[in-house]
Amino acid sequence: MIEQRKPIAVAEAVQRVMHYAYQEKIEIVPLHQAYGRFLAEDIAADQDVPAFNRSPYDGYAIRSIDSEGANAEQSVVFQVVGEIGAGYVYDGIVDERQAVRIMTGAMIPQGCDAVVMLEITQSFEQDGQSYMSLKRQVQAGTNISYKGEDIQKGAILITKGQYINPGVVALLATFGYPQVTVFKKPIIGVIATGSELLEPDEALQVGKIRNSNAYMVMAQIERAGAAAKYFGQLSDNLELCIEAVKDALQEVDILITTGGVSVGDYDYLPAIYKAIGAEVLFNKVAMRPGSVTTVAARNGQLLYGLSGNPSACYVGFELFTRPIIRTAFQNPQPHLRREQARLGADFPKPNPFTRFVRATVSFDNGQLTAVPCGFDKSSAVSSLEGANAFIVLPGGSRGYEKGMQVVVLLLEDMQGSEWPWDKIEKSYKS
Ligand SMILES: Nc1nc2c(c(=O)[nH]1)N[C@H]1C(S)=C(S)[C@@H](COP(=O)(O)OP(=O)(O)OC[C@H]3O[C@@H](n4cnc5c(N)ncnc54)[C@H](O)[C@@H]3O)O[C@H]1N2
Ligand code: MOO
Ligand SMILES: [Mg+2]
Repeated sequence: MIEQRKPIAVAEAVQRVMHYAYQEKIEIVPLHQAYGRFLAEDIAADQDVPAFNRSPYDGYAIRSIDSEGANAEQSVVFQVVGEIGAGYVYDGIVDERQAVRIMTGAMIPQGCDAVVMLEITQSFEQDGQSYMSLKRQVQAGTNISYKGEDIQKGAILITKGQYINPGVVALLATFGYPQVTVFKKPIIGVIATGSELLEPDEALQVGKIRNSNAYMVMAQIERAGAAAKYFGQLSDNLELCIEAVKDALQEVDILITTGGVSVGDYDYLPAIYKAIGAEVLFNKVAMRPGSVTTVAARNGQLLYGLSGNPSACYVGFELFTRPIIRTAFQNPQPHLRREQARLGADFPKPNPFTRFVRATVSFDNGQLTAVPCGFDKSSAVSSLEGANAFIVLPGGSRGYEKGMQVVVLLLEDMQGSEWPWDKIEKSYKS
């Protein structure tokens, strides 16, 4: 008898998967390898930045009081008693009508409370002594970068679970972290199934196709921040597949297979799950593409049975695997970022299931516009290259028209969202 599968709502399916959140682990990496990872500790400022009052300009450090009375007609002359570049400290005391030639970044000498820019001064030599004259009165505090003006000691700067972007790297360097504690990348195994599959280096044969899913999914795994481990492609042979899946599970945190999850004679994933004692969390989701997406669990380990159809496989990964990866980094916003956009083209095909249309979003006069990027079948491979978002079209009996407001989920974004699945309602109005 043909198995009848009961589709569940996308949000329900995501929830079921999220109960199996992968147990995070940490590791220490050198700072120059920290970019793109997720921080595993809070970082607090153990010092002020800057740590001392410093000059923001090249010029002269003076006591502002000595500039009193200086104006266009009358200049005040200072004796230049020293010179300091960034990294050096003037260790004398600056006295009345004395100035120290100072460079950007150098510490303000004791006694000085202002810096005058080189451009508003005139320098001259007399009797072997350097002088500077000034035709402007300056206030105390002029051109001083104060200790702690950027960051104050004790401030929590970056928190556990935060994505390490170049700015975070700068902070880590500033506060002396040559090694950074980050969350370990979960290892995600990938197996492609199907007797029709050829590897990319093989010549096409009649009736066969090249395996694009495995490589696409490995790239998606890396984009999500995890590490991919490829176990190759398997022909549709049940015994062989059972052994391969069992073996792979020993070496990975999570296992993804592509293909073989529907009801075809050679769709062996349901039988494989049964044979290895994995509990199926769901095997039909009310979505297109990717309705056959199946997720199973065995001893706390998740097995993703993604569809063989490339677009369905891609969508299944982004909705159900990506958030688990981000949870392994204790990232508080593990799901795809949700935004509102204007539909940039008609989408006339109705469907009872929620659609995830591969789309290009761009800014159009300050407003996000989402345009479907091509051939929309689940089997499509061409509509993935231009996709930086999914347009989420709730199921219904009518299509959608250009100009309507739609929900989009962003694929290339690092911010993510906490839970994008609430209130995605049917709306035929713009
Ligand atoms: N009678 C039914 N037939 C199908 C149903 C259904 O409900 N009843 N569902 C359809 C839907 S929806 C999808 S999606 C596919 C899912 O198929 P499977 O996940 O079982 O995948 P396969 O049968 O192995 O392959 C489907 C398709 O994808 C190609 N493929 C497979 N692996 C790769 C790969 N690594 N790289 C590129 N392309 C791949 C494969 O050649 C097939 O063309 O089932 C529908 N059928
Ligand atoms: O699982 Mo299918 O993608 O709905 O065409
Ligand atoms: Mg099939």
